[in-house]
Amino acid sequence: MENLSEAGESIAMRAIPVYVLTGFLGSGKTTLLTRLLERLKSEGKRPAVIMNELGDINLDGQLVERDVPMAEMLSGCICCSMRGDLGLTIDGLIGLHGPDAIVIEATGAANPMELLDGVTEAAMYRKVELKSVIAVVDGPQLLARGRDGKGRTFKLMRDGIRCGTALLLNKADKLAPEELVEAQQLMRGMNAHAPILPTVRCDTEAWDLLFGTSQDAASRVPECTGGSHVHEHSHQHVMALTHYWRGPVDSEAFERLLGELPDNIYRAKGIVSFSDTSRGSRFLFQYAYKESDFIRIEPQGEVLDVAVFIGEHFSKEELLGKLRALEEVEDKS
Ligand SMILES: Nc1nc2c(ncn2[C@@H]2O[C@H](COP(=O)(O)OP(=O)(O)OP(=O)(O)O)[C@@H](O)[C@H]2O)c(=O)[nH]1
Repeated sequence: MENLSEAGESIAMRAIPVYVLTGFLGSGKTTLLTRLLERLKSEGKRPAVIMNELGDINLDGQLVERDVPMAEMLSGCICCSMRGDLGLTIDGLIGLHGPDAIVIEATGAANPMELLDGVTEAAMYRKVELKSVIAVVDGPQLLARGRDGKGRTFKLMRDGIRCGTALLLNKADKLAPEELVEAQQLMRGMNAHAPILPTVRCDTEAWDLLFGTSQDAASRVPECTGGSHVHEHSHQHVMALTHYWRGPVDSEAFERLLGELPDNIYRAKGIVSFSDTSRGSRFLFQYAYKESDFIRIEPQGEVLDVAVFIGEHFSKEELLGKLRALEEVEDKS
């Protein structure tokens, strides 16, 4: 008989990976997108693309080959006005085309923390998992704008760099060796952890770093909210654990688990089915800074039971162990 925990694992592993590309105007996002798509296809995958443009025409989309399904989110930035739409767009794309990887090209102004929210929202409907946030940096622009350290464009570039799980220092062909070092130092000051890959036309073989080497590293997004205290915050990491429930769990035991979450897990949300019938069946739950809230739902269409936990530097294994323990009680009864 199939081992249940392995079955759970393989279900979790079938989550569709989501990769987010950020970078300021003209940095090389579309150049990278075409390379990523080629790579995914050469691995036998069927990727789909979501392109977000502030304007209402998607010119970059023309560069994506016709056989790649594409959804366009035009006239707004995903992370602000279109945040709710991102979950729906992901859902729609999966429903229509059944891709096994999704690449999102965001506008240069998008805040990946907000994108993460959109992706976790989609995780309630579909098995998706944010794997990496790749920031493409225009090397010469960074140096030109970084020397005075001010200006809106520089701030946007800095925020993008701060939020990446992998950083491409692109247009390296236009930098002298000492400038390349200067640019790397500047980026390291903004993001202490993400690998920095100097590239020309986004050409790199470091696929593991781009796609995320493991579930753990990949779903980790460095602290990218907050203003100027990058050095004080650079050790902090925002991370997310996405868990698809194997079945219903006991409501009191689940509430106890939420009540005992450590301080560094500050948000959780998802859909859970309860086994104790007195409480009804399915609930949308929200947890934020020690407060939890349950709303009974009767979803139309198919909605998966999933729990997403967001926090800083918490042990995924420990939390996963607790979630599995809840499921095991049910398996035995
Ligand atoms: N010299 C040089 N040019 C590059 C490099 N990478 C990209 N380019 C060029 O820079 C321009 C912008 O590249 P894109 O990939 O369209 O950049 P993008 O970030 O998608 O641009 P937007 O859609 O405007 O935000 C193109 O003309 C590329 O050919 C590089 O490493 N070196």
